[in-house]
Formats: sequence, structure tokens, C-alpha cells
Amino acid sequence: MLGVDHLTVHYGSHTALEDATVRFEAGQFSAVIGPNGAGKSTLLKTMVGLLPDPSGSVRFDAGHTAQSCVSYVPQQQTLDWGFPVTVWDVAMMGRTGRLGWLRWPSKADRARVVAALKETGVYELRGRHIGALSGGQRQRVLLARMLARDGHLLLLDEPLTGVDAATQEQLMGLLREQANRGRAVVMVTHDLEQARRWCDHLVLVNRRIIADGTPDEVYTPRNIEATFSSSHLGHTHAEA
Ligand SMILES: Nc1ncnc2c1ncn2[C@@H]1O[C@H](COP(=O)(O)OP(=O)(O)OP(=O)(O)O)[C@@H](O)[C@H]1O
Repeated sequence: MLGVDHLTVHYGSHTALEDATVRFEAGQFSAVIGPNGAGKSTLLKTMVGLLPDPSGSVRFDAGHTAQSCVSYVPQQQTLDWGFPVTVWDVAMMGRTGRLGWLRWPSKADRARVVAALKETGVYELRGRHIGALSGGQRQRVLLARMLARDGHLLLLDEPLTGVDAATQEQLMGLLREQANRGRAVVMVTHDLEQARRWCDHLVLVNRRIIADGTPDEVYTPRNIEATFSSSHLGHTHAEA
């Protein structure tokens, strides 16, 4: 579905990501794992096209572009929750574009939004202002917007943040189901255990890609040490 080749991203003199090569496939639930500041969000943002002119390349499979196929869920805390819109409005942005109503919603758009709000369990909250939601409810609303968009590639930056254990289970189940239906799902997470349980493809990152493969291939003491120590050791590529 999507590959990045020899991707290097600098912020000024700081190198956030160096020579990263990885592929994300349709039907796979992938987790991108690493410590704070490892370059995980940078990898996602590059794939969405939010960072201009990275060196290396981001390649979508034929017929797809970031614009046409990506549904991106940014980190919750990077969004302005004081904006005067309702749960319904946010989910509808998945259909009509961001703000300013690029086009008027059709009956089919409304039906898709109803389904997405029901799937994520926030349909009853549809008239509520987004500023009046709990952290877990906000995360569900972001997922509803993502589902409403119907993208082939779902990119989620720390979707488990601020979410209780029962809700985490539901959200992981929902994302697993999206992958089973043939979408490529890529989630940034700090939660090694959740990633091992739900995902079939893990990418360990610490400025470089440390390891890339199935959970069994990737979760070795050496890889974990290399990822979560600050020394950026090693660079192994397990074949998935
Ligand atoms: N806009 C920016 N300007 C300058 N430096 C940045 C910018 N965005 C990120 N960085 C730096 O790049 C590095 C990678 O950041 P990134 O947000 O990709 O890490 P992360 O793995 O997502 O971290 P976290 O788990 O804390 O969210 C960090 O050292 C960060 O401080």
C-alpha cells in the first residue's frame, strides 16, 4: 500500500529520522513503536505529506495518493478542542473536508457519519460540543472521523492515549477489523503489550528503523534494548 525509502528528516540541525525504509501493506495492522522523540510522529507526518521536502521517498501503490487514500488521526493533544463544533461536525469533516464545508453533505455522507459514530460508540453524543468531552470520548470522535473518511490507509498517532482499559480493547478490536477488511492500519504506540496482542507487523524506531517484522521476529532483547536505550544500536530487518 505504502513504502518509504531511505527517508531522512531534519528539523533545523536536528535529525529526527535517518535512512528509514519500511513498507505498510493492505490487510496488515502495523505498530510503530519507540521512546519519546524517536521520530514516530515524524514518520507518520511524512507519509501524510505534512512535512515538506523530506529526503528519500514516500511511494504509494499505483492508483493511490496521500490525498485520495489516507485517513490520519493526529495526537489528540495537538488539536484545538475549544473550537466551537459538535461531535457530529467533526465526524462529518471526514466526508466533506476540514473546515469551511468544501461541499454540502449528501444523504450518503450523513448515513456514513451515523454508522461511524455508532461504530465508535459516540452517536448519543453527536450534538455535544467537542470541548465538553472526556479524553476517551475525544479519541472515539477522532476515530469516527477517520472511519467516515473511508480511506484505504489509516494512520493513527497514539490512539490509546487517555483511554481506559475497556475502551482500549474496543478501539484495538475496531482497528484490527479495519485491517481484516483489507485496509492498511498503522498506529504509533508506546504500548508494547497491546502491539504484540493486536498487530501482525511491528516497526521499532529510534531515529533509525531498528527492526521490522512480525512480533516474534521483532521482540528480541537486543532489539528492545536498541530501541529504548539512547545509543541507537544495531539495525536489523526481519522479513515479515
Ligand atoms: N516541528 C519541530 N521542530 C523541531 N524539532 C522537532 C519538531 N517536531 C519534532 N521535533 C523533534 O524531532 C524529534 C522526533 O520527534 P517526533 O515527534 O517525531 O517523536 P515521537 O517519536 O513521535 O515522540 P513522542 O513519543 O514523544 O510523541 C524529537 O527530538 C522532537 O523534539
